[in-house]
Amino acid sequence: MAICSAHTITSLHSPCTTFTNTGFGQKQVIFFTSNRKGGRRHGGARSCFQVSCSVDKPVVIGLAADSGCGKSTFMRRLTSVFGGAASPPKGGNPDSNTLISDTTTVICLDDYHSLDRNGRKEEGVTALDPRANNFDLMYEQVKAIKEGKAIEKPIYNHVTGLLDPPELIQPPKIFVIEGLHPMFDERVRDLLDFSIYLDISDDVKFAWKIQRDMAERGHSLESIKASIEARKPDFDAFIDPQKQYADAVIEVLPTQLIPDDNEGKVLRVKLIQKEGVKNFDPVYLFDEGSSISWVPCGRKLTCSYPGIKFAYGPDTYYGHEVSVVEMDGAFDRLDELIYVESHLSNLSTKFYGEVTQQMLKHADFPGSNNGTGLFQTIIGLKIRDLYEQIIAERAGTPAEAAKV
Ligand SMILES: Nc1ncnc2c1ncn2[C@@H]1O[C@H](COP(=O)(O)OP(=O)(O)OP(=O)(O)O)[C@@H](O)[C@H]1O
Ligand SMILES: O=C(CO)[C@H](O)[C@H](O)COP(=O)(O)O
Repeated sequence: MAICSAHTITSLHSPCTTFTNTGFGQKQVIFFTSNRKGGRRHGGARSCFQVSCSVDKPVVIGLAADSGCGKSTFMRRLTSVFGGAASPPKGGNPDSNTLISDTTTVICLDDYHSLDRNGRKEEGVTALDPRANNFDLMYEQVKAIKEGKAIEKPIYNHVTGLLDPPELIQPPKIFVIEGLHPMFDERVRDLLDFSIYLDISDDVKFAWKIQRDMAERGHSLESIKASIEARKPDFDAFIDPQKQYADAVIEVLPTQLIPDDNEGKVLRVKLIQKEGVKNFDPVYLFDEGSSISWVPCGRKLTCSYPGIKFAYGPDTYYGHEVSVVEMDGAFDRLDELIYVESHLSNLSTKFYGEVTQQMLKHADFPGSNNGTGLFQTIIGLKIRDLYEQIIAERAGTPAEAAKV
């Protein structure tokens, strides 16, 4: 959103010139004519309008997770909350990892790999190892974007395994950095207005990876197992510890509703929300601060075996106070989610039923029938709310005025 003011000036240009300084966060100055012919005459000069707009600097969001843990799916849900679809930069590298929509630009931090696929092989390091990534450049570029400046960001090409020539990224309203290390480097971490970690337990990660890499990429079961094992030490050392810094964690675990379940089809998902984060009011179930266990199955919610169980309550997470909403099980009928939604508060929806509407809109996305989709959608709404609050605060106006 831009805050603009207009006043009449006289110009010796004939007709009044029109130009836009597109630098985000700077004064944007537009001259335009006061009538079709180019302004009224004032003794040889023309009367034109000058419009000055101070354009907001981007809000920066970090999303961390291992490969194949649902980052892209989450990003599609987030972009959808703002309306409009996201697509790669127009006319650019077809293998770009960037997704741009009207409001958001999502970049993938794989683009800051300093070693390409061969380089990593030669050095004997994985992509998760900080030595394979350029954190100085990542910091400089995220900082530049946050200051409203465009950047020439490198591209890591996942098809060729090479580093391609850079692409131009303009500062958007919301800039999302997603990937392995958004919270690893303290300098980058400090630039984030909000951070999320997708914490997928090993069993579930394995099931998802098998499903995708065997079905879509033709990998064998053995090679998938070997790749997960090879990444595990670096994952534990460099990726997993970032969850302690996240403002929200979506933790995905095997169900507790089926004793000794090893199919991994039914999931228990926790939304861990840090207390005291600026512009973020955690979602709660029934009664804020209480500890609650709720089985919503019955007349208003259809549940087949093994049913659905919700829980809510305060907890501590890496020494921080958090509140946790948990869902175990899967929805049979997504339209009935409205019943659950009506018992959740602080959802930051703009109208009754918005969570259910978003979930129905993307019923074909992975996780739409369980807590992964539900909590990703809720975090998407919370990010919209956070953005509106930050923009309103900067403009010194009530949050209502900054609604997107
Ligand atoms: N909530 C979910 N429920 C079930 N399966 C899921 C869920 N999220 C993701 N998956 C599975 O994991 C795969 C990877 O998801 P996605 O592409 O969103 O992850 P990613 O983190 O962006 O992966 P990468 O970093 O490798 O590109 C999907 O194809 C799907 O099979
Ligand atoms: O962990 C990853 C993040 O997506 C990738 O494995 C890493 O970026 C290397 O990519 P590739 O396997 O295509 O060389």
